[in-house]
Parts: sequence; structure tokens; C-alpha cells
Amino acid sequence: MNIFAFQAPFSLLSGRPQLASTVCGTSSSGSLISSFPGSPVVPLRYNQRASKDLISFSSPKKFSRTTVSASASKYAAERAAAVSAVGMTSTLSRKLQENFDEALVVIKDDASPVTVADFAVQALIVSRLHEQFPEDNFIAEEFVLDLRKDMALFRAVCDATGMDEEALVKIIDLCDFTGADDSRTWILDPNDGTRGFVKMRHYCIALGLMEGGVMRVGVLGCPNLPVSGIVADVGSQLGSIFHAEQGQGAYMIAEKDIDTSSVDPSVVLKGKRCNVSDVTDPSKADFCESFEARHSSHSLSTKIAEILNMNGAPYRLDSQAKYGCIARGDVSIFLRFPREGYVEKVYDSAPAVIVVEEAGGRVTDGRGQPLDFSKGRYMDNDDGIVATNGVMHDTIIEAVQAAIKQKAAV
Ligand SMILES: Nc1ncnc2c1ncn2[C@@H]1O[C@H](COP(=O)(O)O)[C@@H](OP(=O)(O)O)[C@H]1O
Ligand SMILES: [Mg+2]
Repeated sequence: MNIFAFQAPFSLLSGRPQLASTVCGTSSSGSLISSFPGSPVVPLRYNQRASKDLISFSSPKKFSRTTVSASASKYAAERAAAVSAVGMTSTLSRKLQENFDEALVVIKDDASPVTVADFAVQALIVSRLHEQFPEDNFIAEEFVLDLRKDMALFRAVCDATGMDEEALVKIIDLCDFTGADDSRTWILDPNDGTRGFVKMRHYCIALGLMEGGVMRVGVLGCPNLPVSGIVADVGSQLGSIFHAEQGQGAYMIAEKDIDTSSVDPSVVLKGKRCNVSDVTDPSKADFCESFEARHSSHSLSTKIAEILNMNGAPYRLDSQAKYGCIARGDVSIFLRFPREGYVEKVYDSAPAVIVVEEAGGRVTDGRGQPLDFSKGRYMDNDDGIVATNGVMHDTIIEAVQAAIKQKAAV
């Protein structure tokens, strides 16, 4: 099988130093505060933003053919392409967060924010994958409609991607595939946890490939997640990229170790095998949930923790980075309970589910039913989403149902 490899690496022309550490809040003085429950509060300075023109992007235009070895796994080429693209755009997102310009935020019809990073990452990843796999479909979060709401944002996305307006519109417009579960479809959230991104917290680039209604590949790029442990300390190395392929296990690689100029599996697919935790007693388990209470009910998760005698405070962080933490065994349980009537989108969990499952965990809805990503952009799950290390799953689902009943009875 032949695939393509990029000859020239992209370049990011920013002279600015890196974000010092991962963060959970921003003080009014501009210092970043690490405030995960149980962690020491570490004030960290971040740099005031540089002028926009310090950020630019040269997309690699030339390809050369690379051979995938005959013994490679079925989706090795796709997984390598996805890891390379996510690695490239994780680095870009970091620069864009460091130089974040709040004037360039548009509020979408669902009241959520969208930034230069969301559009730029979507455009760059989709253009790379479309070139390599021209027959494939795409479902991704962002629409041209929102890009056109603000011309300054539009121009900043052109600057960040090196694309002209026409090319940008064409590529973003490719991303609204609506269904057919026998197809090959890439599912992309270019900036999962945008509210975290704008507040200098966690966010994630989440990319997966579905074929025949089943997830085959998942990649999570978590620029602010330390390479080990959830809580960053001063000096922690940030940038964790998780990748998984059906039947091939899940891996974690430091963002800095990815050769993003290549899509050759033997070059790109490195990393450490991920295994979920081996905790069997829920009272000894840690859990994680959304930082934003508007995305997931913190009061319901507190009730579940009480039922299970889980005394530790939850880890609260934005985005699918939480699933990476489950896959790596940092925490054993993830709980997500949106308000009634909220409809989940596939790109908010599909790439992550295969990562957790390939690490030995389980992900279902709050009733213990598997999640179905094959119906297009939207999902039809009940009672939220629960991810665990597998062994505790049935116990946790029982507690979820008990807590929901208790809440309804009040
Ligand atoms: N009212 C709401 N309830 C539940 N989820 C919501 C929501 N509004 C937005 N979201 C989703 O929650 C995602 C973030 O989840 P988390 O809380 O784990 O960071 C958002 O992803 P985006 O930031 O990509 O839009 C968005 O899809
Ligand atoms: Mg998003």
C-alpha cells in the first residue's frame, strides 16, 4: 500500500516563550492559577499576547510516496496521518493560546465561543487528510457561517493557516457530512473545550476515523496535559498525544517527540502503551468531570460519589483530555451529565472512546448502553456518558441510576 509523506515540515514563526504550565484559572492580574482539587495552588505567569503577525503557518505542499510495510495494521496509515496532523496542530494551538486575542472570539448560536484556533485547526487537519484520503467524508464542529460573522477573525484564520479565503471556505465546507454508516468518515473536534482554551485551561484536538459505523482510529492532542499525571507543576513537560487503533491498543506520546513532517507509521507511531487503572474498589477510585458545571451536573456526580463512598474531590478539567487520563490510569472514572434536552455531538466523544477502550476501559451512556456514533452529527444516548477502567463499570452505572432516582424523588 502506498501512502504519502510530507517533505517539508511546517514552520511556526513565533519568538515567544512557551506557556509555563497547565492551568485551571486566570487571576485578574494575568497570573495563571493551578487549582485542581488537592493540588497546591501555584501561581504561574503567562506572557502578554504578541502581535498577531508573529504567528504564521507554512503548510507543507509537497508529498513523496512512502510504503507501509505489509505487516502493518489495517489502519496504520490513517492512524499515522492523524497523529501527525494532530501533533502539528497541537503546536499551533499552543501558540494561539499563548497569544490569545479575546477580540477575535465569535459567539455561536448555541452561545458557545469559537476562536481562531478552532477554525485554523479544522482547516489544516482536514486539508491534510483530504489530500491523503480524497474519498473520505468529514464531520467537524465548525461552519463557514460562523467564520463569516467576523471579518477580523476570518483574516486571522487565513494568517494562521497560510490559506486564502477561497481555500479556507472550501475546506471548512467539506466538513458537514450527514450520515450513511457504511462510509469512511473522519470525526473532528478541532478545539474541544473552547471555554477552557479561552480561559487558559485545558482543551483537546480530537480526531477519529469511523468506518462502517465503528470507530477504527482515535487521536487526542492535549497541549496542556502533562506527559505524566494530571496536575502540572512548575517545570512539567506539557503536551500529551494519545492514539489508538481498533485491536492494536492505545498509546501516549509526548507532543515534542512527534515528527509532524512525516505520515510514515514507522516514524510517527511511537509512544508508551496506555493501560487503565487496576482499582477495583470505587471508594479508592478518583473521578473526573467537566470543569464547567453548565456542561455536566456537579451535584449529580457528588451524589454518585456519596453512594460509592468516594471521598476524594473530583479532578475537573475541560475537554476529552479527561478520557486520556482514564486511558493512562491517572483516574478511574469519568462522569458527564449534561442538562436534560442537551443533544451530544459525535465529535465530543467518538475519538476518545476508542482510546479508552483500547486501553482496557469501558465507555457507555449512563444506562450502560454502548454509544452509537453512526447516525451523523448527533447522538441519541440516555443519562449522560460514563467512562471507567472497565472492572468497576457495572457498579458505577448502578450508582448513576440510583443517584438519578434519588434526585427525581426530591
Ligand atoms: N450546555 C451544554 N451542556 C453540555 N455540553 C455542552 C454544553 N454546551 C457545550 N457543550 C459541549 O461540551 C464540550 C466541552 O466539554 P467539557 O466540559 O468536557 O470541556 C463542548 O465542546 P466544544 O468546546 O468543542 O464546543 C461542547 O460541545
Ligand atoms: Mg470544539
